[in-house]
Amino acid sequence: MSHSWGYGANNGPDKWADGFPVANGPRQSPIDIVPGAASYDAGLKPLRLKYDPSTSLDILNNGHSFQVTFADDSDSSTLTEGPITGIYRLKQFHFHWGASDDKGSEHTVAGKMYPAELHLVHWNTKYASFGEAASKPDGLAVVGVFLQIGNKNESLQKVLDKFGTIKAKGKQTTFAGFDPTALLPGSLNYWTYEGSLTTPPLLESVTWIVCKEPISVSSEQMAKFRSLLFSAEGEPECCMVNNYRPPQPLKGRSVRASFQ
Ligand SMILES: Cc1cc(=S)c(O)co1
Ligand SMILES: [Zn+2]
Repeated sequence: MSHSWGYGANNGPDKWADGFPVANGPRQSPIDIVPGAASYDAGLKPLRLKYDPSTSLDILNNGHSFQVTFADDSDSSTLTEGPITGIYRLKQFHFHWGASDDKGSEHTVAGKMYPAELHLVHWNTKYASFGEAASKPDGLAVVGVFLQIGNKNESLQKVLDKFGTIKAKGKQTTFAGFDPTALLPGSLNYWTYEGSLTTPPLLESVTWIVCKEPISVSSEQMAKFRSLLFSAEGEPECCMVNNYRPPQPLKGRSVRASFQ
């Protein structure tokens, strides 16, 4: 029986190609972003993110990360403009982080790793659902935001305050009235490239939009991320840390910048 994927020595990123051959595909994520090699594209529009707090539903420990899920049965919370055409609906956001403050992000910037990275996942409404969109080359758009150690992030704290109820894999609780706009940096300058999900099934359906400006997180708050568990209740406890995939080969792709 094939054991499920994870981030351990036996089921981590170096093993994912066994079950998911696309892991060695032409447009895999994350990547190392080299600012000097990115090409400024004056045709790139500013990101237009319109989020309705009433669409936030719940917060879940899915055994790989924790995610906040949104109602996506209407165009209440959407991403438009930027590098994409059409309307993409917010489905969920989640994070990737390290066991210590010196690592944890998935994308890197000229080799620099941040302690964590936020992913806001949106799907193209030209398709009927997230599931259908996820298998299309223009199906998803993920906004990535780096976290860097600094002042306590009060908006993030609202999410962290729920961790006591979702410590183990499979735990879920309501999480209403949260506005993800509060987790965005002041500047929405971004890099963009064509890539993939960074977890299995690693589908090559993501237009990546990585913000240049990080948001702050305190070291104490990062410690709180690491209090979550990969393991379910009743299983030997395994701390949820280092749930990040390292950068993948660019394979000829270009990275565009929305700023000079
Ligand atoms: C849909 C989805 C996207 C990303 S980036 C992830 O890590 C998990 O699931
Ligand atoms: Zn992710």
